[in-house]
Amino acid sequence: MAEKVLQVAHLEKSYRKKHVLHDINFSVEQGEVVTLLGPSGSGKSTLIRCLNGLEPYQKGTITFEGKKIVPTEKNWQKIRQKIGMVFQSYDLFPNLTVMDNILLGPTKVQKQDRTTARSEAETLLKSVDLADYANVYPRELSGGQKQRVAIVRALALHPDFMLFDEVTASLDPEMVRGVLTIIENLANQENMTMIVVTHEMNFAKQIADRVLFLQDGRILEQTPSEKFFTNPQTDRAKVFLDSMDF
Ligand SMILES: Nc1ncnc2c1ncn2[C@@H]1O[C@H](COP(=O)(O)OP(=O)(O)OP(=O)(O)O)[C@@H](O)[C@H]1O
Repeated sequence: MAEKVLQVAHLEKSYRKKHVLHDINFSVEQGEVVTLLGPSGSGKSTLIRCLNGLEPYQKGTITFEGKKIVPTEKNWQKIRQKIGMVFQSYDLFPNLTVMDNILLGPTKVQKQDRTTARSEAETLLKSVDLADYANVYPRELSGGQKQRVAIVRALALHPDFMLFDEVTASLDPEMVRGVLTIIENLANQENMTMIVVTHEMNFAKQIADRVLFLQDGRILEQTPSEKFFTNPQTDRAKVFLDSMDF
């Protein structure tokens, strides 16, 4: 059986009195691509943020590579470096060049050798068609280019696992394909383990091994991708898919 990289058991999350995630249970295997789908407000971003320690949770456990992760504990920062995350907003530092944005984490946080890190960053930039952009500032980039830099910045930390939260949601339509292709290549060529939140249904269908369908903070379905898109098990998922343009 494939190794389980991430295991989530009985996770409960509230924002003050608002209970947002209810008894979330799932695991992700090495090399698996899981897409998290569900209507707006169903809790997708909250779940992703809990996995990356950006949100505290009240009950349950998250185990990553065999270690329980508790954001308040000291070992968390080290574990977290193994989990790369890219958001809808690119969050690049405006006063740093593309290269310095990428090198900040590897050199300052991980103490990687600067020359090696730079050479790796150049290779990564080339792989996303941005070889000539190392010395420009984020304001000189299009949205799609910024998002590709954000992906490179996450990869430069050598993650074992990637979380993508609606990374194309704020891009112009012609920029979307380039970013999705990079994620597809990561999955197919690098065999990266990942969880992807997306509203791009064709992309989800193409990339996902498995779909987790969330509704009102509960996982209604955990279904292999081909089955989910052709024969969803719940009426709610059928309605959701019918409302999507794909
Ligand atoms: N910081 C917060 N404080 C209070 N409530 C929040 C907060 N963030 C999210 N929520 C609530 O939690 C629920 C889940 O929100 P979340 O953003 O996780 O959903 P989502 O599925 O990612 O939605 P979308 O697809 O629109 O991004 C919603 O009811 C939302 O209003």
